Amino acid sequence: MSVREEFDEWAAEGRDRGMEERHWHTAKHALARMAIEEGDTVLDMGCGSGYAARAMREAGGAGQAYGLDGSPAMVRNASAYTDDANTGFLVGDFEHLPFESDSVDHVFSMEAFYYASDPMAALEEVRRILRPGGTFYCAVDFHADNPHTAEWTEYVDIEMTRWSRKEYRERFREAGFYVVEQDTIPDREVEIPPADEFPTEDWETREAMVEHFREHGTLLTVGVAP
Ligand SMILES: C[S@@+](CC[C@H](N)C(=O)[O-])C[C@H]1O[C@@H](n2cnc3c(N)ncnc32)[C@H](O)[C@@H]1O
Repeated sequence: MSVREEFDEWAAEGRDRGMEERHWHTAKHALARMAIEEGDTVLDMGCGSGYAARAMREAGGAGQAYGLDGSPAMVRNASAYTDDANTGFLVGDFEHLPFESDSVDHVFSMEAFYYASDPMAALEEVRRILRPGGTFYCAVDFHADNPHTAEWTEYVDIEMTRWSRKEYRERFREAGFYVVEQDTIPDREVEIPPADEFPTEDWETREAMVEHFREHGTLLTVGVAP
């Protein structure tokens, strides 16, 4: 299945808002760390409902925010959730970002990067469009150091890249970034039931659920363009 087919279905079922609710638990902490300055141009890569682009404009003070997604239905939904003239959503592909070189101050991406069919090409594209000193805040829950994500590939019919923390750092450097931060942001908001309610539909044991959300949470890798 293509990214477009898979995520058009998700958008039609309203799952864009569900992802926003869940991902906001950790995405808001990553977004709060970004040094966005008034008037900056920012991009949310794989924007889904577009919450991060809206937040970078409203709370971050960006002058122009874009959200890019390969699913036209996601882009339609995201556009409908704002009437801000300086927040725009467009259909596009991570490997061919429709932006001039050296034209964007900061790029953010949450739970999307690993769907790139060619992740190195996607990283090089981000590097190309960033101005010198621009940053790429790449947040993922799905990575090789979190064993609880190994089976996710069974639920999504798209090729997914499962790099380790170390591989994220190495690949960022190969694409020309300086890696200035790598951190784990725990999800402290998801409700974890008491031990006697396990197994649940999604979790065999309480320990596994705690480890996944409270310990692994979201892996954030931050690259700076030279
Ligand atoms: C799991 S969703 C996350 C959405 C949003 N960032 C969030 O945190 O809720 C991944 C999004 O990335 C988009 N996407 C995945 N691969 C893509 C690609 N190669 N090019 C453009 N968009 C892509 C999908 O269409 C989907 O909307």
